[in-house]
Amino acid sequence: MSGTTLTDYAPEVQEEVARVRAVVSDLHAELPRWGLVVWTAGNVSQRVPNPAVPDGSADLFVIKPSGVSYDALTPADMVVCDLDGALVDGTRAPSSDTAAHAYVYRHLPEVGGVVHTHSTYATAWAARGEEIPCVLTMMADEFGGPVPVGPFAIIGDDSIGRGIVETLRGHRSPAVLMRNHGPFTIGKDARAAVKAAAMVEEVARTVHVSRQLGEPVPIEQQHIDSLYDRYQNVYGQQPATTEGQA
Ligand SMILES: O=C(CO)[C@@H](O)[C@H](O)COP(=O)(O)O
Repeated sequence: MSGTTLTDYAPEVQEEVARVRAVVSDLHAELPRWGLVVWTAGNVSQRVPNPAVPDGSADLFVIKPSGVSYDALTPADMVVCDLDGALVDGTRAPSSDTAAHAYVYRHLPEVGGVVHTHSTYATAWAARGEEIPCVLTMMADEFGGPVPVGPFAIIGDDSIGRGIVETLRGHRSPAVLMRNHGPFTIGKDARAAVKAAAMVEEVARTVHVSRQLGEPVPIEQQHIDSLYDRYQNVYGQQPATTEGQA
């Protein structure tokens, strides 16, 4: 416990925590829906900004409790932590990856959501410690290049978070394959990070299948750059018409 409780935060932060609890709870249902997890082996979190401290150091985040079936998760089960990973609100033990999520939020202020899964194909690449080469337009779109590999890291302390940050800082990819472990993804919010988790599994599977047929053909850097630019800035519904956007 951090020593502070949610009632120490401004009413607007408490209201946002209530909203984000529902968002994070609902997004956990997307992990089995997209075939990204077995049993309880994955977690989603989202940052809750604290406008009273503009440098972000007093932000909170909402994450799932450890080892609870996705079917049973409710907004009330979600756990609220500060950016040191200390419990601020919740009745259950937080996810075992809480320290990793906290480290990412502490060191990458632009990140609003973090996801971890053990999805099969992405984890198979992580087990080999091999980056996924950029051989699909879909990869150029979402990842802007190859999906990188992060270092081997022990579970439960800052090590995973350090590996994620040192690999993804300044990188276009919102996904890192932590060696011998699995994918961690980041995004502007939890929904974007869940999308990246689904996309990294899809491209890991497709490039693996392609490898069974021969050597996949790389995409030239200039084409990667222009595909990435189009997908990030033009694809889909632009801000004035975002309703229904996936
Ligand atoms: O990688 C690990 C632990 O090996 C975790 O990602 C678990 O697979 C999910 O843990 P909880 O979020 O349920 O604690």
